[in-house]
Amino acid sequence: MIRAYTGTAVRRAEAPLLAAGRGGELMQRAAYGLYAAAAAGLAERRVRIYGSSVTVLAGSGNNGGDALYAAARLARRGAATTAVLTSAAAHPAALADFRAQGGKTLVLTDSNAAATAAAVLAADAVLDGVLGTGGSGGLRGPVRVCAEALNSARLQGKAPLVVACDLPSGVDADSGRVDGTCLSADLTVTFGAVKTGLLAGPGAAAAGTIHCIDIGLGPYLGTPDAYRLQAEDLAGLLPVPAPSDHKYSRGVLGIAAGSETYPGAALMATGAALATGVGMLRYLGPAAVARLINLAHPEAVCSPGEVGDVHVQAWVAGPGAGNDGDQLRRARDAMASGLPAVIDADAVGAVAPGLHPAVILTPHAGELTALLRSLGEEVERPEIEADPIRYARLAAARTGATVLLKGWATVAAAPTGELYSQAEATPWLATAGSGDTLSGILGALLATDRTPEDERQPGHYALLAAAAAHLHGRAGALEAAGGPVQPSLLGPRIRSLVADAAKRTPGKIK
Ligand SMILES: NC(=O)C1=CN([C@@H]2O[C@H](COP(=O)(O)OP(=O)(O)OC[C@H]3O[C@@H](n4cnc5c(N)ncnc54)[C@H](OP(=O)(O)O)[C@@H]3O)[C@@H](O)[C@H]2O)[C@@H](O)CC1
Ligand SMILES: [K+]
Repeated sequence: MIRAYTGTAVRRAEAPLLAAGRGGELMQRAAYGLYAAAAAGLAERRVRIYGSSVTVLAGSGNNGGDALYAAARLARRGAATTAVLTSAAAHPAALADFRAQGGKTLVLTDSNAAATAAAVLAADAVLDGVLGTGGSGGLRGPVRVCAEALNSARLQGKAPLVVACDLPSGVDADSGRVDGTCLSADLTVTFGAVKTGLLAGPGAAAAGTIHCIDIGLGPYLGTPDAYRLQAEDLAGLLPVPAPSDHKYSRGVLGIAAGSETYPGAALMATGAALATGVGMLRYLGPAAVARLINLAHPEAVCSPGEVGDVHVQAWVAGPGAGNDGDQLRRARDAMASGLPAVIDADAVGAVAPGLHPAVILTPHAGELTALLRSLGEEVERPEIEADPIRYARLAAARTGATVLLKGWATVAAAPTGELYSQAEATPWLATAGSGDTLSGILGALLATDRTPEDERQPGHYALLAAAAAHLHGRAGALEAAGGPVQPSLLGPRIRSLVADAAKRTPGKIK
């Protein structure tokens, strides 16, 4: 599990150590971590440090200090290093060390920005030490010219290795917002703790691979602001039957999805739920859709009944409902049933405040915009995409439900504020039907959840939603294998990931 903290919290944690005069020691640990990660990144590109060229973009603060010290270490191993100083001031001791190792410096100005950007593009590696947790807003002035040149070279696959020091400069460490321009990285080497801003929104997209360097802040950090599940966290969260289980004790999932207009959504939600594993699946919906489901998934029990007529442990409602009045009514009944329920797609429009955390809304940014506007919030879709954490938390707090906001990084927020962000998915999964399969996976996790009430951690349903997003993202990435993916074909991938997690679940059958 990755535990993330806001930049503000990390600065607070550093304060007692700085007061004790240990700032220099923290900076050396940070710089060493940055140096080692940059060296490994160069090795991965088959570039030897000796004879390589490394440029440091160094701002006026400690972030620039970290990067200059790291570059000095690379210079000691034979790299030709240049520091582009983005401000008239630079960390004095780090700059002196850098120069002592033979590093060259130039001060970036409006008049030399274009020529400097061209020179930066020719380096083997760039260490981004412009702004860290002390930055506010996007990159300004001539450094913005360099960042834009590097960003567009990256899109063409022609950029040097860019290693962000603590966070990509221009990213807000608390939220992942980018107001203006940031410098996208291949690798972000972050210090003390992963920053929340690296896990969601534009910050997550800019960060690349994240390495966290322990600089000894652990005892001072307190409660994390956000979490990200790792593969090993899935053991224990996924449904694994015990020898004494039968179909009812494992958990029955009810699915009220699909319509005569959109039957495929019902098929995909049902298939994904069965692949994740349930004791029984009951389908409610139009007879024509039920027939298709029974052909594709004969194990599903189909009926045209109502939510109150069937005994289940959880519901999935909404995928492919379109404007089918019967399905939308079933979605409202599922929300009011008191049972855990995944409420997706068109049914999200029927949401009103007063829900409970076991109701999990699964909007994308467009659906969340409509929901929040229906609750009186003046918000536009780009604002949600710029700051998904803020709006997922807001929607959860306003509705009382858990909110799984789908996107490049999918964010799960509990009404009490606990937050998870998962980024396993491949952009190839941004295709029709993806959300339907995610709903089915999550429905299966809700129906089979046997966590005793007193063992549930705060934000329990956000945790389950994050587990579903993780499983869905990994299954999709495996199936895509770097190319297009059909969500209806994810079943075998989901089944094998669940089996892997089951093998690692202590005390369960293998
Ligand atoms: N504290 C510690 O013990 C440790 C800290 N560590 C490291 O320190 C980093 C935090 O360092 P920091 O506090 O010096 O701030 P930092 O981010 O380098 O620069 C801020 C300066 O930039 C400026 N500026 C602001 N916004 C701007 C913009 N949009 N565009 C352009 N300029 C802008 C602003 O200057 P001003 O413009 O106000 O003169 C401000 O002073 C942290 O991320 C980590 O890397 C590690 O070494 C571990 C030990
Ligand atoms: K930086």
